[in-house]
Amino acid sequence: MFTHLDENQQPRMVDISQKVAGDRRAVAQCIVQLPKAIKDYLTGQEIFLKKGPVIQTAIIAGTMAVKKTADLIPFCHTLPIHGCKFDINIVYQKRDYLEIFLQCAVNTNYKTGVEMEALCGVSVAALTIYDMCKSISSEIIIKNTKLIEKTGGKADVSQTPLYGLVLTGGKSRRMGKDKALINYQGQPHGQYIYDLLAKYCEQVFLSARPSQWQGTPLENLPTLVDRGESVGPMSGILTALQSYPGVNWLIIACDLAYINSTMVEKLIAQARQDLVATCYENADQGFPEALCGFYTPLALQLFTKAQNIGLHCPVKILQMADCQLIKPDNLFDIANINSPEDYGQIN
Ligand SMILES: Nc1nc2c(ncn2[C@@H]2O[C@H](COP(=O)(O)OP(=O)(O)OP(=O)(O)O)[C@@H](O)[C@H]2O)c(=O)[nH]1
Ligand SMILES: [Mg+2]
Repeated sequence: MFTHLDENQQPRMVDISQKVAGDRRAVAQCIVQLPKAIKDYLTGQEIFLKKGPVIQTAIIAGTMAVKKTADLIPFCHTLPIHGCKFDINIVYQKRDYLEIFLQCAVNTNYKTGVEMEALCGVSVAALTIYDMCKSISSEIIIKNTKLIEKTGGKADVSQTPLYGLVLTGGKSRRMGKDKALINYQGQPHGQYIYDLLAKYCEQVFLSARPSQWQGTPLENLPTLVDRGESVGPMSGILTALQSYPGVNWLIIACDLAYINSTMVEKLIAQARQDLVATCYENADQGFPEALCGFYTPLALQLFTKAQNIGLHCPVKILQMADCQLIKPDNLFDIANINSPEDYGQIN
């Protein structure tokens, strides 16, 4: 559902009460073009007019505007402004006109981003320059207002491509038959998870050993074959991170019998781009379910380092890292079915 509309299709402020706070930063830019006549008042990077110093005044006005954004833009949340910095650069272009490049960087630690604050700040700073200079000439153009950087939070998550990985490369020794071929939800479970992830991901791969799925119902699905000698799920994860280092990964083991769209959506909604991973928590023991998680590009360095020191257990690796844990709605949602006994219990 489009979160800016309520159930009656009326606009609303998005409810962010359940979102996790984090460091967020946004930088907006805008250019004010001024006629040659203003050059007479220019000393270094300041324009001195009878009304006062133009650039300093613009910075003060822009900073105040950043703090007032929620009062001006109807569906903006009120949020704490933890930092606000203007960078202003005046350039005399082609001996014909002046261009003032304004940048406004805003920081917060909150549940939602500060791009509107940065855009509002830079816009009001530009309008202030206009107001200060208009008595000299009204040939002033405000142009190129745009967001040039945004980091932290979920928006970043949606800006980075999301790929899916179904871990199927195990030997299923305890089960005695391939777990990815077991039918829990009306089809081989590897196919079920593949289809599930394909709803949310730009690309999905099975993670497997060489030729593993040839001659089986999974043989036509895109596959990433483990690089090097297989050392369990770590091999599949590292192969994926190395093959596509710039993307986020949803990584799900093929023996999660109950994985469903609600769980995947919750993982995506709460995922944090500034952390290595966001995983479900194993409720009994409080450890990260590393094989049911959202991994960011930060994971590549961590997993490479771990591999280099002979650490191959994804759970242990994530326990040492900055990883967000989220609780499953039901305990058995994250159960992994490893043996005929496990299988017997669920039926
Ligand atoms: N790509 C890849 N995935 C693996 C490898 N080993 C295990 N996995 C996957 O990782 C997940 C968890 O595996 P486990 O349940 O610990 O082990 P398993 O090999 O499947 O089963 P057992 O042989 O009974 O231990 C499953 O989805 C496996 O398919 C591997 O060497 N490569
Ligand atoms: Mg398992």
